[in-house]
Amino acid sequence: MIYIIMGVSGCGKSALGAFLSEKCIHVCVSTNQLGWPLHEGDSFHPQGNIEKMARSEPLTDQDRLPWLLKLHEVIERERSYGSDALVACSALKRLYRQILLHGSKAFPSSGPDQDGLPASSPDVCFLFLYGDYDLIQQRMVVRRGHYMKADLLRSQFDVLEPPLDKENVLSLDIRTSITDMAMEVEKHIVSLKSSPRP
Ligand SMILES: Nc1ncnc2c1ncn2[C@@H]1O[C@H](COP(=O)(O)OP(=O)(O)O)[C@@H](O)[C@H]1O
Ligand SMILES: O=C(O)[C@H](O)[C@@H](O)[C@H](O)[C@H](O)COP(=O)(O)O
Repeated sequence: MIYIIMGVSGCGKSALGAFLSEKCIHVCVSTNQLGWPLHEGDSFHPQGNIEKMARSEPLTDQDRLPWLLKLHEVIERERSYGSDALVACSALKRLYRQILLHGSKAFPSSGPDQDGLPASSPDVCFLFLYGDYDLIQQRMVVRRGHYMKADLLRSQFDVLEPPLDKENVLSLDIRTSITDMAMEVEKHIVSLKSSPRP
């Protein structure tokens, strides 16, 4: 299973991803793995995108496309191995999530096929971290050592299209602790393992 941890900047993607990867998942699932690999979306941005965000300029669709395509490759690689993995990526718009799942086939210019793409993949689940502007803004203001400052948060909310149920999503309330959110994810994993897909 691939879990894509998504939501606006500062919602806790990296914190939850690190916790799940290092501490939790290997305890609850009886595989031989020592935790699931975490692919941190920030590490896949072209340098120009990082510099732009550090100047407090929001990214455009055009800026995000190469980044999303790289993450799509990462996801495809993990899926081809049949591996379990975590990906932390804001995935703000429905189109971005379609690119993560389907690559360039999801581009609007791909013609009529694009409309027929499935909204979800059975082995990919989005973990949507949701919370209100004020709480996330407070957390971003005290976060240290990150290029993304709180003044871009409004633009992140402006762009956000919350995922629909049909996109295969588990929504998590960020007012709860990382430990509690991780327990929700564990329950989800256990329920999947105990009811195998047809
Ligand atoms: N559930 C939570 N409770 C309290 N603090 C949190 C929680 N989730 C994240 N944080 C803190 O909020 C800040 C932003 O989280 P971070 O993981 O960097 O978000 P993102 O990766 O989505 O930008 C960090 O300082 C992190 O420690
Ligand atoms: O699509 C975007 O505008 C960016 O990818 C953004 O959403 C992302 O969140 C940044 O990389 C900041 O990193 P954090 O999310 O870790 O703050």
